[in-house]
Amino acid sequence: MLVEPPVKAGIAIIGGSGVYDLPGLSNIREYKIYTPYGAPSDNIIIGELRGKTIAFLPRHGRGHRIPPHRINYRANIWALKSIGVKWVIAVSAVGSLREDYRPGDFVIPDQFIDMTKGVRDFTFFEGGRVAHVSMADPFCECLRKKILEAAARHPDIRIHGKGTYICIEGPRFSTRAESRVWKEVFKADVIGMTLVPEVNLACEAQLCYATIAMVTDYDVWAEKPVTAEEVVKTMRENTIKIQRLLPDIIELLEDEPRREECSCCRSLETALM
Ligand SMILES: CSC[C@H]1O[C@H](OP(=O)(O)O)[C@H](O)[C@@H]1O
Ligand SMILES: Nc1ncnc2[nH]cnc12
Repeated sequence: MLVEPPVKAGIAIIGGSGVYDLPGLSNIREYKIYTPYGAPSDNIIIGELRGKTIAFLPRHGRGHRIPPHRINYRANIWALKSIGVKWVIAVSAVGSLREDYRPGDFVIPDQFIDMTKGVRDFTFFEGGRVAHVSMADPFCECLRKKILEAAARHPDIRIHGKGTYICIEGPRFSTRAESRVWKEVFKADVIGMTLVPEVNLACEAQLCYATIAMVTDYDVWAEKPVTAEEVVKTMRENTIKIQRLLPDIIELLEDEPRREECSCCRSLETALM
């Protein structure tokens, strides 16, 4: 017998480093969700914002307890899907691999490069049913546009509408030699440790997913190599900005993505063997 989930929310925010709650939420409830993959990073917070029901999940858990390679990405995405989420806005702290993407800027990536080491659980399709989802355009174009539209209301937020996010395994930062490869050979624009497999799994779950990458540092290609301390300092300022931007994005989102404009909800139609 299938048991209906206790709540429904159409939009989810996955908070990254520095983003452990969502101020402005009203009627807040907290749910522990059980998944076939184990426990999500934390309880899911549900509340109302700008007339919509929102789910909030901190990727590293409250208090930043879980490192990037130990996050249960499958449980997180499964939990959000199970409560009816259609839109996922993922927030991440990233390093910049180019001069003009400065600390404090936001980037809405349109591509990624996966340099994780293959130890993360990156698919829901482990056998029995086999799926090869297309990752040609890995982010939801409709959601990316809505984020940029909302950001236009905030002239003080410098935002770049494109970028390639290279995802490393972590938890260590890159060496200078690696950083040179990511920047000069791979031509990636920003670097982080959590996009993969979150984005893959969101695609398999047929969710509309986009990332707001908030630049905290110049990685290690510039003069002064990144430290966690530097990241945390810039992250505090970025967190204030993202908390102003998110409500405006939420306001622009419809209850469901339009089928004629967005194909994320049909990602499995051409993927299943
Ligand atoms: C504290 S810097 C490294 C850490 O921050 C980013 O996490 P998130 O994407 O969840 O904001 C980065 O990917 C690393 O996990
Ligand atoms: N330089 C960097 N490398 C990897 N992940 C990061 N997150 C924030 N800054 C980063």
